[in-house]
Amino acid sequence: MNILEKIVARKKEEVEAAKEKVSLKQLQYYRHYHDKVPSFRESILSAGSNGIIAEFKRQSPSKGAIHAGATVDDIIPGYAKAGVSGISILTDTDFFGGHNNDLTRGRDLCQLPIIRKEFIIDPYQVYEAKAIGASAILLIGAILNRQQALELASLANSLEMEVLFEIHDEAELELLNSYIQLVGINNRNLKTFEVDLEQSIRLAAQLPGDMVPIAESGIGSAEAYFHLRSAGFKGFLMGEYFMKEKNPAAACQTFCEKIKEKTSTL
Ligand SMILES: O=P(O)(O)OC[C@@H](O)[C@@H](O)c1c[nH]c2ccccc12
Repeated sequence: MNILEKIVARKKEEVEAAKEKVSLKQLQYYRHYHDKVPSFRESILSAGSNGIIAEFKRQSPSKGAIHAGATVDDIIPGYAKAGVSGISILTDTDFFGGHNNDLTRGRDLCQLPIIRKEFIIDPYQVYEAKAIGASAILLIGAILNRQQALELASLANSLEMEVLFEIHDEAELELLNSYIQLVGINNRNLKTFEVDLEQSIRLAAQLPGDMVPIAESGIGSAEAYFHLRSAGFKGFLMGEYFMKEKNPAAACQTFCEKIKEKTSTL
């Protein structure tokens, strides 16, 4: 089994256990279930937006510990103050050290749209995303078929959440549907962990025009950011580059300032 297959196998068990613990009906009584949440599409496309989606991630299968013990309280308000366009919060516990509570807390700490970074394979998890306060869900092409992609994305839209659909190769373009607002092109191959910006740029050129292209992973310099931006990407999902620092919010602030400075001289 590769890592992705391992994560999905574990996720199936987790979802079954969660359904036993909290019913779908109970989820609808969660505080955030009826929240009106801010839109990623609007935030990213608004004038002057830098398109940066800053991620909260304590660890990952490829890197191990990135920032063990990090708290949302210490980091999310600083990300927001730095002027990013949105936030991504990992909720997977076993492989990424995240929790649903991290997202709920994040929702209370800022006004920005927040994406639930999770391995979604079951409609239950979409309802859960709504209950914990997500603006958008991540759907990963590599673990879904066309039918699942359609069912999960349309459910998200019906709950007034947007969908960030992650693809990695040309074959996965076939999975896109009209319930998808944002397409994430993962620069990192989730099976081998290799990062390749040029492959993402080639793939972005083939996206339907109404979907907002987001570059994901391995972005670690202003040069990489501007290279992707000039290739047409509107959003930039960045995790490790900030999280690996002792003070991720300060790193984010420095990066945003650098981008702003260089943007004004473009
Ligand atoms: O930390 P990075 O290299 O900046 O990457 C962030 C984000 O793209 C990455 O965490 C990610 C992309 N797709 C995922 C799917 C599941 C979990 C995590 C991810």
